[in-house]
Amino acid sequence: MKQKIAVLGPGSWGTALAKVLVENGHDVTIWGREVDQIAEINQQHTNQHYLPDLLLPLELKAEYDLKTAVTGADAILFVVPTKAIRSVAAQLVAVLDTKPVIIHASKGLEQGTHKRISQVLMEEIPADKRQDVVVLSGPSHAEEVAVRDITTITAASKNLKYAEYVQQLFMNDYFRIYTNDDVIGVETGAALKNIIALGSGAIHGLGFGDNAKAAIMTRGLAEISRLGVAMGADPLTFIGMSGVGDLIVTCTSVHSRNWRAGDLLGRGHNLQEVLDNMGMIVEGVSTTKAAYELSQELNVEMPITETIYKVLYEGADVQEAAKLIMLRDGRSEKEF
Ligand SMILES: NC(=O)c1ccc[n+]([C@@H]2O[C@H](COP(=O)([O-])OP(=O)(O)OC[C@H]3O[C@@H](n4cnc5c(N)ncnc54)[C@H](O)[C@@H]3O)[C@@H](O)[C@H]2O)c1
Ligand SMILES: O=P(O)(O)OC[C@H](O)CO
Repeated sequence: MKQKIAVLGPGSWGTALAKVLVENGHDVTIWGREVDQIAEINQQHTNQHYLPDLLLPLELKAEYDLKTAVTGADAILFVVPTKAIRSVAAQLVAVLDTKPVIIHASKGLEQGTHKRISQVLMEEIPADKRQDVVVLSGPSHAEEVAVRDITTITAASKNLKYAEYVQQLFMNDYFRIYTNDDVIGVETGAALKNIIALGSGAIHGLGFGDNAKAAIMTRGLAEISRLGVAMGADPLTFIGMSGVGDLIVTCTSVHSRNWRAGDLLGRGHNLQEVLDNMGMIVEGVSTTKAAYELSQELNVEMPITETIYKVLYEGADVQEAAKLIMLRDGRSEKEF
C-alpha cells in the first residue's frame, strides 16, 4: 500500500533511500536545512555534492520546512548524522500531526551518554506520538544503492511487526531486507564497524597487505561482539548483515568514508586535514571515543578500538601503534 514517508537528512544515504522508496511507489518528501540543496533537488532533480551525476526521480519532493515535510506521514526515516539525531527528534516532536513508525538508518553512539540511536529517539519522541522504532542497517554504500546495485540489509525492531512493515516498504528486485528483533545487536554492529573500517583503511595507507586486512576484520569482529554482548546483544547477530556483512563492505571499499579517512591517516595526514578533505560525515571518529569510554566502563577488552582512540585523540603515531598492537601478550583465539 502506498505510504507517505518523510526522510530527514538529504545526504548520500538519505537521498539513496528516498530514491528506493519513490521507486517502490511511495509518496516521499526529503527534508533538509539547506535551502539551496532543497531547491536543487526540486528543480534540477540532482544532489550533486552527495551523489554526483545521479538523476533523481521527478516524484521525489524536497522540503526545508519540517512541519510541511512530515505532515500526514505514516513513517519518518531519520538519516542525519548521529550527533544531530537528538536535536532533529526534538524539532520533530514539536510539529508531528500523526503517530508514525520511526525508522533510522544512521550508525553511531551518542557522545557523552554512549546511548544507541534508537534509545535517543525513544527518549525524545514520546510513545504516544509514535509507533515502534525500527533500525535499518547492513552492507550498503549509498553510491551503489543509488544505481540499483544488488544490496541486502536488515530491519530490526523489538516488535517484529514493525520490522516487517519496513521490509515491505523497501523490498524490491535490487534491495532485499531481512528482519531481526535484536535491536541492540544491529545497532552496535552498525556503529562499531566504522571504527574497524578506520583501522582497515589505515593499514592500507601504511602499505600493509591482505593478511593484515583479514586480521583487523577478524579481530575487529571479536571485539565488536564482545562489547555488543556486554551491552545486551545476541552474539549471533554479529554474523549477519549488520555485523560481519557491514564490516566487510566498510573495511574493503573505497566508497567508505571511514575507510578513506583511515587510509589518509595511514599516509600521514592529521585528523583535521582528513575530515576537511572528506566533506561528509565520518561517524567512526566520534564512535571510537564513545566505544572506548564504554569499553572502560563495562570492562571489555577492545585493543583495536583503544589503539585507534590513541591515534585519533592522543596523537599516537599510526605506524608505531600498528607495531605495538602486534606485541601485546599472546592469547587464545577462544577467549571471548
Ligand atoms: N553513505 C552511506 O553509504 C551510508 C550507508 C549506511 C548508513 N549511513 C549512515 O547514515 C548517516 C548519514 O550518513 P550520510 O552518508 O547520508 O551523511 P552525509 O554526510 O552524506 O549527509 C548528512 C546529511 O545530514 C545533514 N545534517 C547534518 N547535520 C544536521 C543537523 N544538525 N540537522 C539537520 N540535518 C543535518 C547534512 O546537511 C546532510 O544532508 C550516518 O550515520 C551514516 O553512518 C551512511
Ligand atoms: O561510508 P561509510 O564509511 O560511512 O560507510 C557506509 C555504510 O555504513 C556501509 O554500509
